[in-house]
Amino acid sequence: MKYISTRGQAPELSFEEAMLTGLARDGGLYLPAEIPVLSNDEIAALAGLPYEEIAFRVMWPFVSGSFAEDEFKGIIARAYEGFDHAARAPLKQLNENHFLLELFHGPTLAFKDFAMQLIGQLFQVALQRRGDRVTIVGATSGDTGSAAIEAFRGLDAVDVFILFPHGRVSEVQRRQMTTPADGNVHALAVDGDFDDCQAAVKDMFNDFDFRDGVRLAGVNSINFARVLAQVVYYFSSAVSLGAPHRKVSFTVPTGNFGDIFAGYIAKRMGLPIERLVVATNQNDILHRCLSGDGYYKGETIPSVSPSMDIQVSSNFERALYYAYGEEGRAVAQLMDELKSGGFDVSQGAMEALREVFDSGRASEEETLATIKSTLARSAELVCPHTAVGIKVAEEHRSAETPMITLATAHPAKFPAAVEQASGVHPPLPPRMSDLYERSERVTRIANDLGAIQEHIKGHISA
Ligand SMILES: Cc1ncc(COP(=O)(O)O)c(C=O)c1O
Ligand SMILES: N[C@@H](CCOP(=O)(O)O)C(=O)O
Repeated sequence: MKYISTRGQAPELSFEEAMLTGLARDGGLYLPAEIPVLSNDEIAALAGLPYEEIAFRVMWPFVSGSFAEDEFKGIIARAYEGFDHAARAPLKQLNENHFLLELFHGPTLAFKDFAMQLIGQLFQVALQRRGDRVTIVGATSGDTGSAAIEAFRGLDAVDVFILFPHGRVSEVQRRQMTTPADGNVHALAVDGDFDDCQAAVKDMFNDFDFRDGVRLAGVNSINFARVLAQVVYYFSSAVSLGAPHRKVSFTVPTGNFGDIFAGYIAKRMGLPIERLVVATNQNDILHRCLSGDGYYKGETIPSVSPSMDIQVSSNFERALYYAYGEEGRAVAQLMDELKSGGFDVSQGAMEALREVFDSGRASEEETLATIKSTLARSAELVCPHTAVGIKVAEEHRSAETPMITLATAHPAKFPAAVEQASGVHPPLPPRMSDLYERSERVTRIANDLGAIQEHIKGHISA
């Protein structure tokens, strides 16, 4: 399997090369040159299998030239052995045809662990084989950073620098990033918002002297391996509700468009997904765009679902690539226009997007009210991001097709918002109960590319 850039001007790479490369050298995002398709029989055969076996069968066609079969099975086994739930991604029924897919039973209590635990293992095997080392720089609105630090801490071949927006992540998220004592992980609190952090990461990839000098690698959803790992739970949940003999729909709380794009890949692989519903908070660029208003940046407003406080959704570029008929030049042109504020989506591309995606938005009041009503009606305490999803899903679900909403984080990561909405304080799992006593290590830094690059150069181990 070869990997190509959304902007059409970068070298084609193998899975392993694309994974270690991060952003393509033309500024685009890597995608498989062809999306493998599973037959109905192959999908039906997934029902009842352990999560790890489903993961192997779904991901193998994407990675097969880069890893041996047994090696990849071992990687998957190690990635998910630390999860707190035997099913890894259990499904709970909320009401007659609305289900919650719980994705927060990993080490850092958010869906990011599914991909990050896997790519931690993949990087380790690939770097050891090559005798190489890398510097990972990541941007986070809270969950990617904590999952990355957990997955890579203590590894000799990797230094990790995580940029997060100062004052705009929850205290639990911040402490998950600032309390690990391992010398190879570094939390940087940037005076800016998530979009500033993400822009800085992409600028570092586009600065080839810096990129090559520090051997830069990325673990944001820039990295296709992140998206791939997230495709698996669309399959595991859909087959448990009767796919491929029965269609399902998904609602996905969305910020950087990585998780829902994984659903798009699952659909292209043959999973009978009827609708993919984008659920945004008040930072609603994706909902505005899918409603026909063009893709125009607004100001990022802090919300009770801070992980989704994003205005430039990195992976939307991948969806646009397909909507524009796999035409890299068209995508490059749109991304140029984005630099000066935004762009209108062509009629043909809008039709292609609307064939697959619906969208909705939840205000702050609606998010808090949904936390409260979900507890009252279904006895489930949900995080604010999940609440955004539930609210939008209820507006889009039909009587005929089961709706699965992705529960993307544990409520205990956002105790203030959850308590404000429900009056209930969600406790951390016992293994994290001393999180508030651990000492923190963090560098506050200006939103200045040069200053961030200097800091990184001064702190890498080799
Ligand atoms: C808890 C939570 N929910 C939802 C999202 C949105 O996911 P994505 O950025 O893949 O759209 C994020 C951040 O990515 C998150 O951390
Ligand atoms: N919500 C994310 C933002 C980064 O998204 P990614 O999927 O591209 O890593 C976070 O929690 O950091």
